[in-house]
Amino acid sequence: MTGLGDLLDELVADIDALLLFSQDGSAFETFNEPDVSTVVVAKENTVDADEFVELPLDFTDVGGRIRFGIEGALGQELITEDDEVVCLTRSFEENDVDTIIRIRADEFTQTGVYSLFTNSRPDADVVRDVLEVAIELGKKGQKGKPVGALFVVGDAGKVMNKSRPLSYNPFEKSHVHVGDPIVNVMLKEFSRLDGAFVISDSGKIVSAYRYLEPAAEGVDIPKGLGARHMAAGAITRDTNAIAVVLSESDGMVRAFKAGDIVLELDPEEY
Ligand SMILES: Nc1ncnc2c1ncn2[C@@H]1O[C@H](COP(=O)(O)OP(=O)(O)OP(=O)(O)O)[C@@H](O)[C@H]1O
Ligand SMILES: [Mn+2]
Repeated sequence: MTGLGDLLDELVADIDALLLFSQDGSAFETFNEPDVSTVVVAKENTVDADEFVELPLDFTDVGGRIRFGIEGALGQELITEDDEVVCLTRSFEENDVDTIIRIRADEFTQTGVYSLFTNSRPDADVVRDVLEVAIELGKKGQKGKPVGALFVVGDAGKVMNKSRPLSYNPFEKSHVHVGDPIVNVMLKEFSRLDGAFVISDSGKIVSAYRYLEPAAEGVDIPKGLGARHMAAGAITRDTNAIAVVLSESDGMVRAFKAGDIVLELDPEEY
């Protein structure tokens, strides 16, 4: 067992910070060491940690979760780019902590996933609620068939000015918010038809069926993605909105900010 013991020793030698992806009190007690800064990355700060990054989603994919934690810790200046960081997290749902990963904080290019939630026009919980609707829609489809959808969130006045209606707006006189259970049913129902949903900073559904006409110069989206993704990228460059797209063709959920894809999730994994 010495080889294995040495490997574990090397993994944790001379680290600058520990990222603990758990809100379990006993895990915090066990791993919180006086001379290493311990950052808790979890949905809630139940352990009352001084250094805490809030996870807005479950991030079933370990890489995506770690990326979010590191970007969050960098964003809050809890760690610096040349820090050696150990992440304790889980790979299997049944466990709390079963995985140890060592990485330098600047070892991967930041995607901006943390700032999608924290430094965007819309409220963080609105962004999260929209992502959850898109994920759920992607999992179930519409009556078993794959469905696509485009949600433009935040800076709604400007988004409305850069778009036009494709049909009557079923949300014209309503005051409903994303996250209300009934609204999620409505959003799913209306996603069968063309165009985008426009949602305000605070989560009010402003419109369905909008055809977006943003300026598209300088928007560079991966080959293979079509008009819906192009419109999503472009509107987030042309306004301060963010966009969430569920692709009908590959089933992925992608979030755009300032013209770039900052998050890519597979609903099947949720
Ligand atoms: N500018 C736009 N504004 C709003 N909706 C749009 C716009 N362009 C396309 N869409 C919507 O996206 C749908 C799919 O278009 P298209 O196949 O070109 O996009 P895509 O990026 O390939 O998306 P998907 O992966 O879902 O197929 C259209 O039927 C339309 O409802
Ligand atoms: Mn397509």
